Amino acid sequence: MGSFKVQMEALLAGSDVAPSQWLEYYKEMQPQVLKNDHVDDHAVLPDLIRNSSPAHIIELSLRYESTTSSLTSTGALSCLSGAKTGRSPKDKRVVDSPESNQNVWWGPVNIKLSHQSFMINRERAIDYLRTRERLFVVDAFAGHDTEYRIKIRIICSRAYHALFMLNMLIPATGSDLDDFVPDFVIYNAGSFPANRYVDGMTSSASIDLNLERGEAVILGTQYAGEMKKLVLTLMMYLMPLRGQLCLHSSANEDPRTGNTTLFFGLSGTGKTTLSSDPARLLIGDDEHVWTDKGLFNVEGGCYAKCASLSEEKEPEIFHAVRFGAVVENIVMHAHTRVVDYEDLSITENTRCAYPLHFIPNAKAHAVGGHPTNVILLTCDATGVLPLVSKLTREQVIYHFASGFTSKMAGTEIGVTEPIVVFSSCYGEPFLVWHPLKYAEMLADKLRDHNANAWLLNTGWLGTSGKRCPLKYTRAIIDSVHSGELAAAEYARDDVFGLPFPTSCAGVPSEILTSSNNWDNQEAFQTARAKLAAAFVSNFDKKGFAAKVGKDVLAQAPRVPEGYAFRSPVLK
Ligand SMILES: Nc1ncnc2c1ncn2[C@@H]1O[C@H](COP(=O)(O)OP(=O)(O)O)[C@@H](O)[C@H]1O
Ligand SMILES: C=C(OP(=O)(O)O)C(=O)O
Ligand SMILES: [Mn+2]
Repeated sequence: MGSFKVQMEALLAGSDVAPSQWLEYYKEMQPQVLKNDHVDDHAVLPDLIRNSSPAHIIELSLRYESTTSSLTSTGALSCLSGAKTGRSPKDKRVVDSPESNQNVWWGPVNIKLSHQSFMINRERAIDYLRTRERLFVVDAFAGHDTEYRIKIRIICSRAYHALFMLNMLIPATGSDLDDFVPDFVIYNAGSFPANRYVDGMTSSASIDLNLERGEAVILGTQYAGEMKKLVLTLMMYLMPLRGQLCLHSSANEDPRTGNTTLFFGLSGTGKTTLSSDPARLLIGDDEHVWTDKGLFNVEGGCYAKCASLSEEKEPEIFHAVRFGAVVENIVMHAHTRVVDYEDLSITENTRCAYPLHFIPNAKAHAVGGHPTNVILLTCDATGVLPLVSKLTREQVIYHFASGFTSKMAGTEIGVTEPIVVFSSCYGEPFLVWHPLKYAEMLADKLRDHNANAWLLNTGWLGTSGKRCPLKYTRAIIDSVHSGELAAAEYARDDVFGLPFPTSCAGVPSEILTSSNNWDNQEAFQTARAKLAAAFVSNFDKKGFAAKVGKDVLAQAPRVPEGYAFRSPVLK
């Protein structure tokens, strides 16, 4: 079997053998056989720093990336990601190969890239990496369940990217590291731009996923979140192939009963914030797989938003910003090095990445049973939806497929204020298969395991211009977990058909009815009708209306007269 050294030497000497074929090749061949004439025999190859300690990586970052890295007052490594401070979904490409062609949901989320352009970008990235003095290699697992885990290698030039991925995945150690042959390799040459003249490039950033070869290339963006979301996208592809459901969700567990809760939600809706709960064990904050056995976290760490982070409101996350953690694009005081979480002058998407065990009450083995509750998080910027509603299984599928929320400023390049968005499965940018494949799998899971389901609105309270205070959202979640909320009295929103409780411990009753949060009732009716019409139009436009069963379609909001869209379903 090819050792680490043989694999890396062959790669840096210009081998284009795909990781998926390494085992076969390395059994017999020597590195020189795999070389091409593209690399000078006398070239000095970079030092390889593999799965090193935080202390070592931080030291190298401070020494060699001194213009973009420093230490905070609590010892966290603070780094700048350069021009790109959020994901670049428009620059993401998926290689059009015989395998992917059958399976991928092509369109704006998965834009096709030719094999040829991929190989050009791959070679460009490797050439850049090869000419560095030192390279960082992270060999790690994605997935806490050993039956389903995937071996991932990240090769990167920036120290901070290595520490980030060591925090975000489950680093291989001991004999796992000695025998490590990756299933998937990410070449992160984010400090070097893509060549805009390569066919298929539309900017100097490119994030290219090749499912067949088991490789991804990053050029022209150093935002660390691209790497973790590539892993999510990979799992979104691989897990359904094995009959398992991958979700953009967080999860936690009741320490007494072992009951678990899944929180689905697009970026900024509260997955990370709400899953860190002192009363519960954290399983994970972003990427989970719901298998035949229960839940497992794909990741080994969390990537929290830092905007307005405070000890008072989010103590667990606040204290996770310490030695070993990486903060990205934050601003701190020049002398005291105290982070100013209110300073969003670099980006609104300031972040911190830390290993799971930095959160008190995190589960070391991040797996759990089938969920007792699933909570669909939506951040409704229109102020229309009830703060919380209890969903039937058909309603879950309708809302999961719709994925209504608001895109928050910062997380994606170009988004500067909340925009109404329908992001299927609350994670459309990370889907590989058609959204309804995930929705159907979810419907089966809910049927088999009978979880309670909720739609929790963490967005704006009516026209107040403010998001629902975190303490109320947390009180609602506590009531879900205590069982009290299910036993409350319910009213029904007559446009959305959503049953919502009229009282909840720790929450002023009046705000549970969304019309109460509006001074002008006519404006409320209009806003609600518009949102209802947008739901119907989205379902239709994406072709879901024609594909889902009548029971699911019946959960669509009832668009009041005068707001109906030109929809074949409504006619
Ligand atoms: N009611 C609320 N519920 C959840 N988060 C809220 C709420 N109000 C404000 N926030 C803020 O919104 C952000 C939610 O982000 P995060 O939990 O990282 O979302 P995600 O993990 O889904 O991307 C945090 O910065 C949090 O402080
Ligand atoms: C890292 C991200 O995830 P989230 O905001 O869901 O935490 C992202 O969307 O770039
Ligand atoms: Mn998150």
